[in-house]
Amino acid sequence: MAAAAASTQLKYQSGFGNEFSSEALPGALPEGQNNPKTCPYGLYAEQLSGTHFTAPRVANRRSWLYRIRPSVTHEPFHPVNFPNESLTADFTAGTVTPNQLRWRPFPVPPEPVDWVRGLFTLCGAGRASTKEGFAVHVYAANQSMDNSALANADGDFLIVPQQGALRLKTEFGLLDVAPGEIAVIPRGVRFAVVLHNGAARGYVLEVFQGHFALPDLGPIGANGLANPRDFLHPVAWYEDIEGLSYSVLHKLEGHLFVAAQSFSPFNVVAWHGNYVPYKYDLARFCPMNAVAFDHPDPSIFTVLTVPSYTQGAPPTADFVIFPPRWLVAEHTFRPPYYHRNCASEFMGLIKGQYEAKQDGGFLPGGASLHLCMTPHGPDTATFERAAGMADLGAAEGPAHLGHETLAFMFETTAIPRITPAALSCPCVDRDYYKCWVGLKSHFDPTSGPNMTSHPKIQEAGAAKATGSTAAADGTASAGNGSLLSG
Ligand SMILES: O=C(O)Cc1cc(O)ccc1O
Ligand SMILES: [Fe+2]
Repeated sequence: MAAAAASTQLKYQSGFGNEFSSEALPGALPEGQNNPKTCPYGLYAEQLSGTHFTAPRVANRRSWLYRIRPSVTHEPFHPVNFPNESLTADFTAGTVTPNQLRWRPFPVPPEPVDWVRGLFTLCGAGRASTKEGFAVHVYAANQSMDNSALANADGDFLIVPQQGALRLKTEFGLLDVAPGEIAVIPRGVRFAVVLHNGAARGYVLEVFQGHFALPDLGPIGANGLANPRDFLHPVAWYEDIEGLSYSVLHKLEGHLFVAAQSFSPFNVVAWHGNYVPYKYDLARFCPMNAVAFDHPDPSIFTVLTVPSYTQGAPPTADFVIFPPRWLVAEHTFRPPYYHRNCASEFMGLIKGQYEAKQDGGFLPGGASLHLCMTPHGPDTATFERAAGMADLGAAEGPAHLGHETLAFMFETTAIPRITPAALSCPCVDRDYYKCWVGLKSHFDPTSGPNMTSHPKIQEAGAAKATGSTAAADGTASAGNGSLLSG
């Protein structure tokens, strides 16, 4: 009998990287050993490993699944005739450009398409064959994956829904993931995407190496940003369905294969381990930010990171969000600064308006991409407003970046190459560069230094002009420009 898939609130187990365990039938987990001669309830034992066997203990990932029939029972795999220009896991060829790129929202096609067939690769680096690099996809689907499941042998998926709630049926159990939440499906885990309320659209970061981890917090201390207990893992859930034709899809080096089998692959009655899919509600993220002045680097908002193999080397990828929060920095240009970064930045918008773009061109379901050293930053309207250049009500007091905004970034060390399909896609916004063309010179050599900067510096400048060096606290100090020179 199938254990009922509750349509109401699902149960979860909380934590990050722990050893979890769950059984849908009492006593289904073997006691004290992984593979007894016979398992409780006549189940088959199967290991799923997510790291090489000898990976250091801190990084080692594997789970044990106790299932009605093992995964190996299926007809041979055959290549799926997939529109192969839309899905790739090899970026050794691919286009780079120093131009800023932006895509308007990717439409959900009118014809029936499920989550797998709705995947569309925009860019990536490295290749799955050598387990190096990553891919960035978007998905747009209007059909549930009925009687089919996917295992991705190429890497871990981080799924960022933008529109439409998803139920992820996995071998480990069920996850309900709505826009504003994310899910991670580790390499090899079989899953099916069921649409909860109509068409679905979102973003996917696929990493060919390593696994998502929580960033170290350094001087922040033991708490803050994404807290481990807010990551939710499924409880065991199974369906004992035989006699149907089930399609098991397998993605290997970006190619899709399919095998038929006569039973549901969601037949795991119990499991234990630390290699498990999970979800996280981005509203649980506890942001840290400037409480005096200046704009911190966006790494302050890292939710998850994929550390590199080499200690001290930059991460393969970071998942960063720009959550609702109070902006309180004084005498500060509050939006993102203008910049050219060593890293490359793919951005998406889940809802609302992004703080650096007011031109209406960066919309929920769309995307932008700025490769290594490509200049970018706030558009003209954002600059004029935040710098007080236009009479648009620049706020100097606390201002709330409303609850109706949620943008994110996949920040990567390796330089992403863009797929031909993404570059020729009708969603490409060929006018993106125009959002900065209006930035005019405000240079006035007669206006004097430090027009709007740190008040202590202004005071020091004024004191210098009048021949005194009184500091802000009223004490006199020797020398000149001491606050400037530090
Ligand atoms: O480009 C962007 O909008 C992302 C970003 C945000 C920020 O607050 C600082 C730097 C940065 O790259
Ligand atoms: Fe940026």
